[in-house]
Amino acid sequence: MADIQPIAGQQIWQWRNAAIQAALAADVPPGEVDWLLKEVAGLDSLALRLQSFRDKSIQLTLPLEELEALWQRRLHERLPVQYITGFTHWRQFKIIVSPAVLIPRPETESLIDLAVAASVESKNNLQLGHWADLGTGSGAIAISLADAFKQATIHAVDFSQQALFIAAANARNCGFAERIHFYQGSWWEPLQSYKGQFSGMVSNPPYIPTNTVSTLQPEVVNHEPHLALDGGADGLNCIRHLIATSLDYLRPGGIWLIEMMAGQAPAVQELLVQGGYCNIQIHADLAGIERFAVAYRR
Ligand SMILES: C[S@@+](CC[C@H](N)C(=O)[O-])C[C@H]1O[C@@H](n2cnc3c(N)ncnc32)[C@H](O)[C@@H]1O
Repeated sequence: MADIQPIAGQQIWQWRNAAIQAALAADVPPGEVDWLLKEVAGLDSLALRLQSFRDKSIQLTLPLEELEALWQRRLHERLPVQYITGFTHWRQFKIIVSPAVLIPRPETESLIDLAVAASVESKNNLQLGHWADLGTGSGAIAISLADAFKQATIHAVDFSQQALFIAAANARNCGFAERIHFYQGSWWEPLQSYKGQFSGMVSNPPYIPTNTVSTLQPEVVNHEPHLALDGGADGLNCIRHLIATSLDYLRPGGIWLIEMMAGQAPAVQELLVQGGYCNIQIHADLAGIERFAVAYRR
């Protein structure tokens, strides 16, 4: 950034107008232009709304030509804007993302509130001890668990080593490097020495049926890792595995909590009943769609 010269706000204003027109023509949300300018030009919502930056000199984090090239990729390759800036905002954290990790979604934020509510409800001191984030991706869930459960140790697992590099960087940036341990491997497999000790497990596993993956928006199917999306023929492979294996790892009364796809709740509930879990609850997202399942080890 040191050798990038500040440029006239008027130039940014012209770029912004053209980018908004191009977004409208390409059916990309025009608000993403301002999202991008907040990140690369340090402008806030008010300055963008009042266009007060036009008379100022603006320091960009990258040359304007590079910004334009990235915006063209957004329009024509449908590259998600979060992969352009390299960040997303999730709960109160600024999270690094790259195409090695799923961009954490706003609806997934509810998992943390549900984990906190379940731990309070159980009255078993579940805020303490060991918590697992299985399929951590960017590490967003692990970081938020570390923040919510200040005396717990968080164990975050992913099959993707590239995802774990990003998750570890996020843990460092957010100040939780000491409290989160990262492991490469499949689901519980790297955590065998902690059997029976987990106060809780949180996971947002891949749950899209294989045949549906190719029908998702190009931003998702062409850029986000398929390892993060594909849940097998009916979308439930990973959830079935987590139901079958987690009782060995949870302590008595321990919490099992996942996100799932719309329409999967009845099947997940039935699998949990058959699996021997108790106090099974299905929770809706903010749009009223059943997207989360909570259960407990007896
Ligand atoms: C839907 S993404 C969720 C990422 C992140 N937790 C979030 O909510 O944004 C699912 C994650 O599970 C990981 N994953 C897929 N198969 C796995 C396995 N067998 N063991 C561990 N992680 C796996 C993927 O790499 C991906 O990071």
